[in-house]
Amino acid sequence: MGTMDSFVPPFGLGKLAIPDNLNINISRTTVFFLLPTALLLTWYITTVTIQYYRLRHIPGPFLNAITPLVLTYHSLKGDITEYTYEIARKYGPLARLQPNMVVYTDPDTFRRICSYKAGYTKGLWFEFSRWDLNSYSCIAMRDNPRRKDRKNRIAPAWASGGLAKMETRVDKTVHSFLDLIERNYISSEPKDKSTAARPYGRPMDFGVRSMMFTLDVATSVTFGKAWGFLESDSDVNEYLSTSEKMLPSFGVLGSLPWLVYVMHAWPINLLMPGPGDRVGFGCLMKFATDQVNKRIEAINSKSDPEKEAPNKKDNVDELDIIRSYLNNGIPYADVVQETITLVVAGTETTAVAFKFALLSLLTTPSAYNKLQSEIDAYYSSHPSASPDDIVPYSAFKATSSNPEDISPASSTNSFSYLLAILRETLRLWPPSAGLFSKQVPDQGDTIHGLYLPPGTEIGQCMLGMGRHPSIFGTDEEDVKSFRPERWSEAAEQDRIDGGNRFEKMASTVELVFSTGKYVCLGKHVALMELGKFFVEVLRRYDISIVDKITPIKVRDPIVWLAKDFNIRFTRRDISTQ
Ligand code: HEM
Repeated sequence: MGTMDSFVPPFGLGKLAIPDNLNINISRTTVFFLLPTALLLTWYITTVTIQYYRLRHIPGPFLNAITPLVLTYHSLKGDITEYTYEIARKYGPLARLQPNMVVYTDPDTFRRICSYKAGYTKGLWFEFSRWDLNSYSCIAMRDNPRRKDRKNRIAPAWASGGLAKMETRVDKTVHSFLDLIERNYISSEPKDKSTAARPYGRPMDFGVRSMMFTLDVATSVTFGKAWGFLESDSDVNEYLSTSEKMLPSFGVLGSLPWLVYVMHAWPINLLMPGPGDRVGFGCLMKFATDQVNKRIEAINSKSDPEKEAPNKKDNVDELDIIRSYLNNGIPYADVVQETITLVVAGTETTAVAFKFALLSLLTTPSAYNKLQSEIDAYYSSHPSASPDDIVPYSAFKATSSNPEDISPASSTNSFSYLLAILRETLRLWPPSAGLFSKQVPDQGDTIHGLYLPPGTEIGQCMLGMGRHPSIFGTDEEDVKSFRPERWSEAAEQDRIDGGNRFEKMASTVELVFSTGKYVCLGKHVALMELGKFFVEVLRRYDISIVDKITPIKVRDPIVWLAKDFNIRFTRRDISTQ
């Protein structure tokens, strides 16, 4: 039994008298720690209880309703997309994923949330796409009127004129990839043994090379000049290796978005990437800043090519996205953010589609052969095409009158099977599988009969949308398989009974690029890259998997990262095409 003296508590609370007769055997130090801990615990329990009660009517696991850490755990474990899908399937159509987050899988809810009319704003989830808390890119803007204004300012660069310039850059990157195969990765008899790849027949890790491809496209589309990953066949500025290390932390931020403010606060912000870094993401920041500065200097100087030759349309290096953004009144610091966002938004996403499309083809020989026949038939019917030509986007692009419609099959499209493969890939492995949460507006909302109070975060489960048996197939097993034929079957069925299955399937898959006020600006660039790549690579080469037992290693902290996807290329005879 001991007595305690009075002691001075922290925070200037004055002298706290502890009565001599209080029969507690604790030290002063313990009290110092116990008091704040008890206060913190009380605050935490109250908050959790309030949050729990706010959405207690939404079905979901109890643990998810009281802590956001379940999602953090699955992000670190690397199975976050599958986990979210399981929750949505088990507890849906609207399930509780976190204390203040619900998730849904139906396309109609998706469309409504993304419409201007519904009044939803972007959720906290998007905070992690801010590299600098003092400036904004459109994707990170959460205030509706401001982001509408910004989108109107950035959209012109992506209209048809801009897209045509981007196509020349995509073509150049496809050529760089073909050169890379010939230089380093060809397994057939070398054309010229003196310059043949060394070591001869080396496999290519397509997990890494697909990222290099999309990075070269994104940097050349954004800055007018590729960083040259494919040309050097190396990890320029160690961008890939540092991004790979950073991605798991993005996963954690996706589940605990408020951590972004902690990360940007001193002294933790000193650990964040910055333009002074010699490697990684900081290099992209520096490059983006330099490129924007260069355009501003050009605008201010007499040698501004646009002032001297305003009609010189083919000057693709100068009349570019950055110029357009500056001309449209976007502030300097925000233009820098927009360009960084373009590189980030356009690379990992498109690379996911590349990897899973190729994996699906290599593990489905019937689809692989059918696609190659379609490509050969196209070139046989275009005898004037030279072996160096790259298929134009117009050969496989949307033919519908709706400009938002990415690629409906039509009887005149020579590449309907290619489109079926791309759709099937995006359906099964949506590259935008993250939650991309939005916030319920001030008046609240009711979804599937369940009331959502204002401020509730609502996340999308793209995996669930792409695997809806009622939209895509007969049963759960069928919708899980990669079966490009389902698209021609649906079109045929519609022709017989006048239904609209095909349209419903196509418009659901299209949602991987979002819709309404959030629609992806780069979707045509992404489709261009994918279509051109598969046509031109499979036209010239046969591809095989090296490791037949484990063809690919996938981890999913927030987006599917795949590596050790080793493939071999052997040359095809295209002289007879
Ligand atoms: C298969 C590849 C791609 C997919 C699945 C995809 C998906 C998406 C999605 C879902 C969004 C909307 C996010 C939201 O606000 O809810 C988005 C936005 C955006 N994407 Fe893509 N994207 C792809 C490729 C690209 C490419 C290649 C570029 C550019 C080169 C790009 C640039 C952008 C930009 C700038 C935005 C922001 C638009 C805005 O803020 O309103 N994306 N993308």
